[in-house]
Amino acid sequence: MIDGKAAAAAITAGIAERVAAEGVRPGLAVVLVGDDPASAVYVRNKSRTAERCGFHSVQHTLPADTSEADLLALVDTLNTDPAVHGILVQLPLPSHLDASRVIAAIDPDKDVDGLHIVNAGRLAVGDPDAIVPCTPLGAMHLIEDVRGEDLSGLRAVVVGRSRLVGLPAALLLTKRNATVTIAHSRTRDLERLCAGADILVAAIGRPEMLKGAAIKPGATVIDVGINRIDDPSAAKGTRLVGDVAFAEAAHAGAITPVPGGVGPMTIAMLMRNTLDAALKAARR
Ligand SMILES: Nc1nc(=O)c2c([nH]1)NC[C@@H]1CN(c3ccc(C(=O)N[C@@H](CCC(=O)O)C(=O)O)cc3)C=[N+]21
Repeated sequence: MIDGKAAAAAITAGIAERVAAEGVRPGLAVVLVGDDPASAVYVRNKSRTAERCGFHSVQHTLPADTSEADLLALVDTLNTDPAVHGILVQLPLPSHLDASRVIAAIDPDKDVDGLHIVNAGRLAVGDPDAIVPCTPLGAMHLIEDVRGEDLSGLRAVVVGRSRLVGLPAALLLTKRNATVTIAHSRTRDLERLCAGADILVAAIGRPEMLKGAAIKPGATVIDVGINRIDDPSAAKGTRLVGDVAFAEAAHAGAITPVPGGVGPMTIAMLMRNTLDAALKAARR
């Protein structure tokens, strides 16, 4: 079992120490549009961790019917605010707002989500100034803990091709010398492909889709999925599961649980990206 919660706590403790030692005050602004309860929980989590790290933390909660012009104006204010080094606009946005236009408006050097086209391009060409999306970055940390830095000779399969997770995860694995296959909903014989993977990254968003037969004995399994399903036996009537059928994965070499795996690492990497952005701004 890969303990993402413990790994994340160690990273944020290190960040808090650096903030105290180096006399920087990283600033993180989180923007939430609307009142989706799941988003509100994540956003609160992010703000709380930022405060624990000693960051300047601001949260902007806007009504669901906010106009794009008003949202762009807020982004612009945050772009020019010297106390803010990282801007995160929580996705998904209400359907009347164009997420790509909003993300494009963020200063690439404050885009701590790594979603701006400039950061995607920097990552693709190996520019060290790239801000890398937090979830794949956290996944790579967990993989490194198990397999070490160099993944030469290992086969990796990434299931999912999103800009936020699948694509950047595949690039990061390639950089570490893994032999990478990107699979998705149109892939034929997905189970057999996955069963050949030494490293399996599941970023699909379908509860427990990958069964035991999709897991090679000894494989490192990184489950990025966070799916809420009905469970009458649970106190809340629901519980969280990943994209992997965890109970069928006892033959994996190492696996991340859900919750307590990739999720907390995502938040820890958001703190890391914000600290890095603040240190870079100070140098500039
Ligand atoms: N611009 C943007 N960037 C994001 O990074 C982003 C986003 N929008 N929209 C929503 C998703 C989701 N996301 C999560 C982060 C941490 C946990 C997390 O810490 N989960 C806990 C459990 C939390 C619970 O119990 O609900 C865990 O896995 O242990 C979950 C989900 C970031 N996202």
